[in-house]
Amino acid sequence: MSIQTDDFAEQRIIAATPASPNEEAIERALRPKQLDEYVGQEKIRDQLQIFITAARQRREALDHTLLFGPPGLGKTTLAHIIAREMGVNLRQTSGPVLERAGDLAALLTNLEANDVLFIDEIHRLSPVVEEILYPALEDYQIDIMIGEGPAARSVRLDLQPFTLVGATTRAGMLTNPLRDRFGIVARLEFYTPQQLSKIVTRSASLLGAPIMDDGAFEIAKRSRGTPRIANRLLRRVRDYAEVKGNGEITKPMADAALVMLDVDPVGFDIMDRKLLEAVLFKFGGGPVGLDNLAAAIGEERDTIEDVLEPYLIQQGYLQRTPRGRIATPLAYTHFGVAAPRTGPNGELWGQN
Ligand SMILES: Nc1ncnc2c1ncn2[C@@H]1O[C@H](COP(=O)(O)OP(=O)(O)OP(=O)(O)O)[C@@H](O)[C@H]1O
Ligand SMILES: [Mg+2]
Repeated sequence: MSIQTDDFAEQRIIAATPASPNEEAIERALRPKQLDEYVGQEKIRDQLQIFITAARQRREALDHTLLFGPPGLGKTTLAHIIAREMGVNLRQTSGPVLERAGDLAALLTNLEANDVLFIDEIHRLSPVVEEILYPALEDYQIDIMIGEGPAARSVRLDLQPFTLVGATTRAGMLTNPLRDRFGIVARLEFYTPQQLSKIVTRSASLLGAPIMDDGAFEIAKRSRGTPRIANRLLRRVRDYAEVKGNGEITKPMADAALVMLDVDPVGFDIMDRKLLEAVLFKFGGGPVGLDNLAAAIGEERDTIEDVLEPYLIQQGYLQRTPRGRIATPLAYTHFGVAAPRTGPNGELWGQN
């Protein structure tokens, strides 16, 4: 079977980005609508609960809010929940879509008092659009140019108070002036298997799929800490259980389905393994620079940084150092290989 590597990232069963418009529709259906249905991220939830209640009591707009974290952890979901809990409309757009200053001006001038403007991929705003955004965020005003050439003049427009909710997988790529304008900054964390188990159970009940606790937990454990992946694996396991069994999702059913899907016991798929294997066996455990790694596994730098690496780092299989990526003893163990006695910096890794 030959699958082109570029396409493969899209097809990964555990890719963290939605695979198709159809999947997006399913995601919308599974999306929690209120803060108390939103599983995990307790700190963010507790804070938002307070800030939203306070803003509502004062009949003010919520402070501008930045949500950041790896794909599929619930940023879009949270943006919708914020608008709903505030009792306001949500207008949605994304950084790359807003090409001209006028695009943003049109959106801003149509907002009603305290509405939420959700800008996804906010790190990809063009500089001219960002320029318009600053005074809008600070003083609820924008300056727009009318006419061209010598007759052009700038007109100041007042806006309704509003909340910008920005989402990004890359907080580091935001300009400082933009980042400074967010009063609330929330960093989403990977979910624990227990939290994902709750999400899987909830989704199964929405899909009308019978599931045992240990079946849900098996899926949860192998979902890379990511609700989007958990929901996707659930749907595939449900198919399997319906065809190979009586439809009930048990632990053995989940396990068999996930083996078939090439998702290993810790939730790594073929791309994760390819990356770790490259670091371990092609680059002697590292350090290896991002470009070399990208070339070795035929993957984009961005995909490695945004999608593949964060989970491997969080789980302690990979480390990011100034000299490049290095594999940890855990990575060696995962592939059944003895780790060297010393790490790449001469540090003692002990007897292995
Ligand atoms: N805390 C949560 N509780 C329950 N379900 C969740 C939670 N977070 C996310 N989900 C589910 O995971 C799916 C993906 O979430 P969402 O689209 O909000 O991710 P995202 O962070 O916006 O991803 P991207 O970076 O790709 O835009 C949603 O359909 C939702 O059902
Ligand atoms: Mg999103």
